[in-house]
Amino acid sequence: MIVIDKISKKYVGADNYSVSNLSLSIKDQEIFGLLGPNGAGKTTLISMLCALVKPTSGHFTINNLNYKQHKTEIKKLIGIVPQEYALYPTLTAFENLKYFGSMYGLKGKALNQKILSHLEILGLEKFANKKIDTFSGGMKRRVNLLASILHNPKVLILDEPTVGVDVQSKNVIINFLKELNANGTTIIYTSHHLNEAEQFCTKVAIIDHGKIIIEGKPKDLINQSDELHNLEDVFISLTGKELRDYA
Ligand SMILES: Nc1ncnc2c1ncn2[C@@H]1O[C@H](COP(=O)(O)OP(=O)(O)OP(=O)(O)O)[C@@H](O)[C@H]1O
Repeated sequence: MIVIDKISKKYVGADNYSVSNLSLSIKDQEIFGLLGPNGAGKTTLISMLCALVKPTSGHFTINNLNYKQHKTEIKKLIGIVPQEYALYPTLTAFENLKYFGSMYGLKGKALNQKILSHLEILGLEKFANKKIDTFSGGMKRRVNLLASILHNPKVLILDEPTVGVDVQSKNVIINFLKELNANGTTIIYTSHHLNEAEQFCTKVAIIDHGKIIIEGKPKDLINQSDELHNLEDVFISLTGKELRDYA
């Protein structure tokens, strides 16, 4: 279980808080969607959970481990799929995954076997020995995902894992995540695809201006009013229609 208690983040030099006094609990084996307009604070929140960004105040625990005292244990528990590809373009898919596996202390035949079987599940077995810089966006997203799950994390945190991919790649990614979840992995992911989140997530939180404005099961949020027909209606009713451009 993940328990976030009044966490805030104000970046150095920023005028405003990117995440403000936010509390949230995520149960084991949930598929939890963090939704919100551009600049709402989704990436900042998950970056704090991944220890990539230091909270200004507040704290959180993952499986009862406090993030301040148990950084190393928490790092072993979680897998991180960043929005930007974390892959080496001049190495092959197999070489990249060998490298990421070795960072978690995995090696030898067991690692090779695991990489090959996962590449097969994600439809990439034919491309194992091709360099990443020859891959399409959807193929890179799938390898990026594999790089973060070789150590069997209990909690997988993904920042927009299906952004910029075609429908076919998206289906393969979502089905793979569902399979991981069915085998015990808690999934936390950010997305702008509200249709996808409505189908995929067991629970969602809509974030705006660094705060949670609503959370619950997608169906329960939609059933609050006869005027709401889907998660996009819920989202627009709470966050409005104005553009959220920032620079
Ligand atoms: N490194 C940083 N330094 C200063 N401000 C930042 C930094 N990273 C993010 N911000 C600001 O924090 C706010 C929240 O940004 P964040 O990236 O967390 O939002 P988001 O919900 O993930 O947005 P998007 O959907 O566009 O990815 C924005 O106002 C952004 O400009």
